[in-house]
Amino acid sequence: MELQIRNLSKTYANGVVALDRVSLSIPPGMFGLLGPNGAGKSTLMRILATLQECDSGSVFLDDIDVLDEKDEVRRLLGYLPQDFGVYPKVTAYELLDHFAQLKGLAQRHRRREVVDALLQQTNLFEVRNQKMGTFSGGMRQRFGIAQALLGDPQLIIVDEPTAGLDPQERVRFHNLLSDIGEDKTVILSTHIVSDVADLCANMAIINKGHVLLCGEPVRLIEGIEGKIWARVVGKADLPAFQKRHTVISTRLLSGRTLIHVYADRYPGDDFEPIHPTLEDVYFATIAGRHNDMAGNC
Ligand SMILES: Nc1ncnc2c1ncn2[C@@H]1O[C@H](COP(=O)(O)OP(=O)(O)OP(=O)(O)O)[C@@H](O)[C@H]1O
Repeated sequence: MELQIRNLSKTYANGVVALDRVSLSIPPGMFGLLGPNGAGKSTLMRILATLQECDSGSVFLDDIDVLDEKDEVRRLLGYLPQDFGVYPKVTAYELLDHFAQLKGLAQRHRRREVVDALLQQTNLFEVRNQKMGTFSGGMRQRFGIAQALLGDPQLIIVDEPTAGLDPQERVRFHNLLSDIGEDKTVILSTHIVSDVADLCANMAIINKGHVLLCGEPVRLIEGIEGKIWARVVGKADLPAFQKRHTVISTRLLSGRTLIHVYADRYPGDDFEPIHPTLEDVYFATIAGRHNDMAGNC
């Protein structure tokens, strides 16, 4: 199913503008919504998940009016919130079985089939009789996906799912999401660029309530080819470089500082041209250097 978001705005009672006329087209497959903390991602995810009201704008899931036909959307939706809490004293099986009942799976036998299948799919079947309180962060997140998949949803929203996972669990989680993303619309909200680079066929970058850029990651990377330059600098020299150049990122490398700058042509100062990555796209965009494509979203 395809999601069409048009001119969505939300201002909180304290005056914070969380979303300012956000427009996005989200096709089937994995869609990455990338932005720093406070960008407005969770606000957008909660509105799409029918848990929060917006001030103005429209959202359609195919021809369903998401802002109006909430029950219809909830039947098609799976949601893993940012702060997914679990009951520590119950087992994974009991809790998923409980969620399945809430989803309306009344028939015991059928429910058992569904719950077992989801525990298998998320690689939790072996530990299904363990109490949730003993689960690692990665296991909890996989359980979060299992509950989000109850009822065979067509639209799946996952908010910051890999924060705090170790590298092995992240890979597992990525594999799980990419299997699901093959035939569903999956929105992955994150501030981790590599999550999007690894998984998403389409993406958008938002900051301060605005969509700054959207498109296919490979095309967006092509769009800044020839404009990213790198060199190592001494720590003490960094402020001078920041003054003379548009430094989009700094990273420690064996105790020295590697900087990337954005420049349409050779910026001097012995910089080397590099092939950009999605991180360069992200940092250049957040730095306000690269946001001329938001009109196509
Ligand atoms: N209930 C609220 N009342 C007032 N301001 C809020 C509320 N919820 C969020 N905000 C503010 O709205 C802005 C967007 O927050 P939101 O949580 O949507 O961003 P985010 O991109 O999901 O960031 P994070 O990754 O930190 O959750 C922030 O400035 C935040 O402080």
